[in-house]
Amino acid sequence: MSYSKERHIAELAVQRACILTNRVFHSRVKGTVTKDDKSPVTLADYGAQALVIGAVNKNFPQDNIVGEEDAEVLRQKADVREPTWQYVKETIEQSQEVVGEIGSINSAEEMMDLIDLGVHAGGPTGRIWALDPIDGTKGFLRGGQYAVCLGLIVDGQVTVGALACPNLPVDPKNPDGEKGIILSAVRGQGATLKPLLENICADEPGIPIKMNAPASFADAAFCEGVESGHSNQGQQASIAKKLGITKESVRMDSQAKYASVARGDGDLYLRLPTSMTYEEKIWDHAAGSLIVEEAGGIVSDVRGNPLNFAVGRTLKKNNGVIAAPKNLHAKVIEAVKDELKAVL
Ligand SMILES: Nc1ncnc2c1ncn2[C@@H]1O[C@H](COP(=O)(O)O)[C@@H](O)[C@H]1OP(=O)(O)O
Ligand SMILES: [Mg+2]
Repeated sequence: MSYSKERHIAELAVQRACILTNRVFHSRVKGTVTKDDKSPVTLADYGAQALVIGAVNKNFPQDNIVGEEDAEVLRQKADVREPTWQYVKETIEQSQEVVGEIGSINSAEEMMDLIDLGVHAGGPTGRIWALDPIDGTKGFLRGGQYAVCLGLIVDGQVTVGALACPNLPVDPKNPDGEKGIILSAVRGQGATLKPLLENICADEPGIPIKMNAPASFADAAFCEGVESGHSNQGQQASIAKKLGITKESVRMDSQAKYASVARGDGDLYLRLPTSMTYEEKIWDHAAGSLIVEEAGGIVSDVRGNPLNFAVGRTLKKNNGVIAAPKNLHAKVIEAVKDELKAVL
């Protein structure tokens, strides 16, 4: 199968969601709510989830969806539901040219029902879309990096991925220039990149991307998270030292790290667990990991095992994530195993 329709719809869906996230960012009303796990969620998370699931459900109504958010808060609180619905409505009005392909949403009730289609349990068989409507909500709120991430898992294997990163520069050599890129990939067909335009333009072909292949660690740079609670930065620094990496690491929130490594802004992405009991979520890695693999890299857990997307909503068979160029991956795993020997 070519999966060209899936890729096209995924690209359109994440692009439209970014119109909404951008509107919310530039408005006073972001409606930040703190979830039970203490992480923030905003109107933009809910609105983006509704828009993306609307697009997936219109085109592939038989498919299952694993989405990060649910509509419980919206059903209980009119002061969260109503502004979210306003943003969704305005975004659809602003993107009429794609309504024929990715659909409309006609009421707040329908919006909440779409959000709640993301409840699937995941698993080893069938077609399952994994959606993070805003990965890196903290980055989004601080005007830093965030991503709208959508992956299609087919019989346990990530097969299609689309990643919209509204705050990554189009030209990495000009970090203050135009911002916003969209990356996508189909397994076996490579990864591409194109600018994330204000007016949705999915017919524009993407440019194929390839990861850097630094000859040695002396030329390599790490990409890692901003939040010290999400990965063990002390151990990551110690691994850098062991490997002889001297370049300063680039820190950013969200799957923008996968995007950066895939297009060669950085070389390695290290996400060492802060706790061996934390289970990474499939929506935090599906799209990004495929894009790095299709750009020529290897993505694994800290033991060097492939990420297992077939066991539910989380990656419960894995700990941490390592993304590296093919020629360096084994050496990184060696250093990681040595650093983590007390817990592995
Ligand atoms: N203890 C943790 N270890 C790893 N990732 C975490 C942890 N707690 C939250 N996350 C997730 O990390 C992702 C952001 O990662 P990054 O630091 O790379 O930007 C978010 O999806 C966040 O989930 P959540 O959405 O529940 O906050
Ligand atoms: Mg996330």
